[in-house]
Amino acid sequence: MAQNNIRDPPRISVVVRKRPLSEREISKDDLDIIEKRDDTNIIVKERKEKVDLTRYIEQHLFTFDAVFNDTVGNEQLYLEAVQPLVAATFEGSKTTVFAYGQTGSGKTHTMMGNPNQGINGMYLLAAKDIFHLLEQEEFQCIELFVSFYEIYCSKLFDLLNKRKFLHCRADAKERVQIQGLKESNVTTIDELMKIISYGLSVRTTGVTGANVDSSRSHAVLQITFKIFEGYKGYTKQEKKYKLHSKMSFIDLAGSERGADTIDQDKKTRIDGAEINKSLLALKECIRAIDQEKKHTPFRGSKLTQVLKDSFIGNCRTVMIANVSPGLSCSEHTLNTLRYADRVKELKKMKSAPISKEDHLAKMLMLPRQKGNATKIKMNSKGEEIHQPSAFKKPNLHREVSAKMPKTNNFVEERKREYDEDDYMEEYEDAYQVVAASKPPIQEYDSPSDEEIARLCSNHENLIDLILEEEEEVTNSHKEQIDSEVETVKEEMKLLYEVQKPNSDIKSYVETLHAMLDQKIRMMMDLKMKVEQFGEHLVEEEIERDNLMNILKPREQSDY
Ligand SMILES: Nc1ncnc2c1ncn2[C@@H]1O[C@H](COP(=O)(O)OP(=O)(O)OP(=O)(O)O)[C@@H](O)[C@H]1O
Repeated sequence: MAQNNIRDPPRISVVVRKRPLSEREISKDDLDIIEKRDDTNIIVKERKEKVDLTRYIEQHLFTFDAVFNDTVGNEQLYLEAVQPLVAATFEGSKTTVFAYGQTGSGKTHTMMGNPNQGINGMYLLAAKDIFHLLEQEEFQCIELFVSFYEIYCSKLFDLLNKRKFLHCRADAKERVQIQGLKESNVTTIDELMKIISYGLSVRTTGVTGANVDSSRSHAVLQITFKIFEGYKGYTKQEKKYKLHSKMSFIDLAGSERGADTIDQDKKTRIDGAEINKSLLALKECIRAIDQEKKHTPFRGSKLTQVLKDSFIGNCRTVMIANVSPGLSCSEHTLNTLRYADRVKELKKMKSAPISKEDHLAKMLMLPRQKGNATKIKMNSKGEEIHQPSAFKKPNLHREVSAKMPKTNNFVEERKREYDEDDYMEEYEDAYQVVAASKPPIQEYDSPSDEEIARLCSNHENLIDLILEEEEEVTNSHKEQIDSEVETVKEEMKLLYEVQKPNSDIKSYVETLHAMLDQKIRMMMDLKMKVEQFGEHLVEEEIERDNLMNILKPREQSDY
């Protein structure tokens, strides 16, 4: 990856970094469940239990642009993933490095390093290269300006100016301006690193005392490259600059925070919903950019609004997904990888060539990682029992679901899919049926190239629709929850009023009736959307299976 990227870094790349088990985790006998398969593949071995208490392992395979094991240091990660972006910034690109992952997964270690242990992070490693390049003749006209701010609950706070609350507005050209953001001119590595350390200390300890847990906010460090063009006036000696490029480092809120939505505490719930919204918006924007769509939904969140100028035109982005290796973190690890995979697989879908084999590869990288999971039985000691490959879940499972009658009841269908109790038996029986009924490959009547192109295009359209529906369903769901909260308040008020002496009971009945009607309407609307979405998910699996059945024999006969 390193050599290719240095010459021509991809527009968007997603890499995964696994941290080692900590001493605390080792002392608690936490298990390392993450295995790097090769340079681009990583496996998560999730432990599960059936209702009859039989334990088994579900293996999830993910593919990324690069996978860095726990033995890889910051220097190597920097060389392969970030240094190409430094070079691109000097060439005029706007570049962005995201660190993503759950709390404790290594985002700070990656970005800031561990100065006490002499470990340099991406900030310092990039700064060294930047200042080294600035010494070169051709770049001497460039000056650097640094700003550092935090986005918490859709609000911006300046980390270099006592967490001052900042307003951001779009100018006439729809460019987002952050008013009053402090920008410091830096001329040495020392100056830059001192500013970063200061900003980080403000972020974690807070100056006002009203600070938040740092993992609930996104921290945006921007280094702006400006070309010095002279002085505006002789008397004031005010300098004139032209923007050359910008490099942004973004430490995203802990990925687990978006899942805090059912927390008891209202503030935590709102934070969680806000983080979810911004991470979803970020994913959608990256997807739109990667697919070169005409419209990029920057307005989806404050994070994407302020990053807009780093995402348009000549830009390069790398997302470093950090994962903790322990069994105790498996759920969050899977969520991090699924999110990163969505960013990545969407990119692949666009950039993949359109050969038949690539359509097959594309289909294997669909949004739902369910298709990439395999089950391994465990014995009573918790050791893996390896099954013959013919009985591994994914392909067969899809064979089974393709054979299942399609009902309108999505919940029932999902329940059936996930009913682990009778899964293996049903699955093995079904395998016999499927295996017996499947025509031998050589007798396969292969459809024409046009027909395959048509099926692939239908399948791609269906995926686009699913992605749109996913956003619509989650948005409607959120709206419905918000509205429910409001209705509950109104209902309580209504109840309180009716319990007063001489209250108007008729008006109570009418109001309650109207409220219930509205609730039912909203729920029905959401239910219909969810059902339709669910049907499309099932439809997509069937279409994908059909395509795989068509493409697989072709692929085999081609080689
Ligand atoms: N690649 C690594 N090699 C060695 N130690 C690591 C690595 N990554 C993280 N650690 C250690 O793991 C611990 C947690 O890492 P870190 O503080 O960077 O997590 P984080 O994702 O920034 O958490 P938070 O979101 O809570 O700030 C730290 O003690 C850190 O030194």
